[in-house]
Amino acid sequence: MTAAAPLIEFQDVTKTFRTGRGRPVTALDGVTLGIDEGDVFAIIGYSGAGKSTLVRLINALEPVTSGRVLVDGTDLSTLRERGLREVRRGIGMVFQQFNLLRSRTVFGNVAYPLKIAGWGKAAREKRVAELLGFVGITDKAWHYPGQLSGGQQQRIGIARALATNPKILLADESTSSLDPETTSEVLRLLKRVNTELGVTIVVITHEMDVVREIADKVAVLDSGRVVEQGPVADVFASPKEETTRRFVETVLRDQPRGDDLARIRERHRGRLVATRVGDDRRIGAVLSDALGRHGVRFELVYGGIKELGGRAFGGLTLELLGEESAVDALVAELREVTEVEELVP
Ligand SMILES: Nc1ncnc2c1ncn2[C@@H]1O[C@H](COP(=O)(O)OP(=O)(O)OP(=O)(O)O)[C@@H](O)[C@H]1O
Repeated sequence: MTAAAPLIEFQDVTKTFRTGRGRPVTALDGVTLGIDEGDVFAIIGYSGAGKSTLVRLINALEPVTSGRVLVDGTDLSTLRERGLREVRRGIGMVFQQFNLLRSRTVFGNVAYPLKIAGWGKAAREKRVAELLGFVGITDKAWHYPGQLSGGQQQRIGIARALATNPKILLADESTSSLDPETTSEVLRLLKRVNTELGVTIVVITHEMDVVREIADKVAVLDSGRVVEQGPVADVFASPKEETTRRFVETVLRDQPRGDDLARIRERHRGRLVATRVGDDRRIGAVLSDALGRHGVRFELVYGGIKELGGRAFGGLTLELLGEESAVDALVAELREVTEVEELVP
């Protein structure tokens, strides 16, 4: 039996922009990736990495320069305008700035795509009521966007994007203008869109916390190239590329650096070791067993453990106090079960 083809597939895609007299800009460079039906797939990268370009290729707003983009098995470059419109109808978009019509009510905003698609009045009213119920803002149906909070406006944006039952939802920096608490609320809603409605979601973000909270799989874009991709838990457990490491570190914040490290040094004069806590948590067993045996005491000075996809990730920095040789022996034992970095002053 062969595995089902991905719902969205990039095959060695390059996108180059030619602007006036300047040199051409390569926004995407040999991108190959597959997004399966039912995935919450995050594309992460710094500003200018090519994330928005990738989105514009999926919903066929731009043609590729070379390579192929397939949506539901169809090579988009083979389609004419009519076929492209058809593909776009199956894709909902959620935007950073919500893009709501200020002069229409919540109801009017959500009903708008249905009107364009030719739905009758009664069918529209039924569908809008359903959608507002799903996103939890039924009581705001006759308000205008300007009267609502950012989180509420984004719920409307999501309801509107779902109106015509798309198979795919593209969320481009959909939480970047929201505070952390509202971000979590909107992410939980997107997760429900995925699990309860079965919609495949592509999340574009520069925030690793967003990836951690919602995504199953992630691709890391750097200067138009995919430098890493896979299940989120795998990428967190062993990031291979420097860009990925920097992203992962923003979430875990598990090792003291810079000023933090200097302050810790002032208070803790013993040897400091930063250890990585893996899913097996073997480090705990070694510590409780070996500390007594080697006559070494320890203090926890920094770190934390986070849960991701049912697995534990994090790091603990310990101050080890005891005879030099005993501390050496303990560090050697720790190195057998996990990564250990000695933080030398
Ligand atoms: N229409 C265009 N014409 C010329 N250059 C473009 C165009 N669109 C994007 N680019 C360039 O392509 C590169 C990738 O841009 P893109 O907007 O896809 O990145 P991004 O990761 O979405 O960044 P941001 O998060 O800042 O939006 C950048 O160098 C950008 O200047």
